[in-house]
Amino acid sequence: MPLTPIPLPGADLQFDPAFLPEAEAAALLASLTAGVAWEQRNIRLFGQEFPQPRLTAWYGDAEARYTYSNLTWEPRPWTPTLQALRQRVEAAANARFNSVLLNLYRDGRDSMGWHADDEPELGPTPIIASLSLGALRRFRLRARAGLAHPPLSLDLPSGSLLLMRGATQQNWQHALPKTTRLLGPRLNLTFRWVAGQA
Ligand SMILES: O=C(O)CCC(=O)C(=O)O
Ligand SMILES: [Fe+2]
Repeated sequence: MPLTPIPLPGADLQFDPAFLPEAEAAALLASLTAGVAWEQRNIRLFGQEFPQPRLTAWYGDAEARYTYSNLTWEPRPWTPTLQALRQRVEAAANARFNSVLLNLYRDGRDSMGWHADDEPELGPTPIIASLSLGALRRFRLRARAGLAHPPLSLDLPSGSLLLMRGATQQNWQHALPKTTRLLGPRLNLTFRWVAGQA
């Protein structure tokens, strides 16, 4: 299916609910769950260390070093599977990506809190391509200060691709809340362009 705009003021969202066929998404979920170097990193919040409520991994070109939630990420080199996915996502998004952040939500208790992907190394108007595999989870967007608009919920099925572009990160935050529904794992890949650092 093609990418289709989701209208939202101050944002630029494009969504394809069926970017990958179901069977391919399921096979990728299995191979990436087994083959990726997952870590549970700590996050520092208000001077205290907490384990992140999900597993993560960072792959990319060598210069795509990234600081995120006070953690510095050295990318691991692309695997053939991730490299092939990058090329397909680049073609669909009509954009280039030098890195991918992978998040594994092991069940409904794993989550991602409210944030915007607005780190300086992403630039003021980043293009972020988010590919979802596995259990359907609800993605939430809420307006940042200065924009009065109700939040948006978007269910992200396995094989779906969501692009966030333009001023989206400046005007909106997003999150992946916990759920009490009994769900299997969900794996999310966000392809990004990170400006190189010395
Ligand atoms: O898992 C998701 O859909 C969101 C991931 C996300 O926001 C991020 O990696 O910055
Ligand atoms: Fe994000």
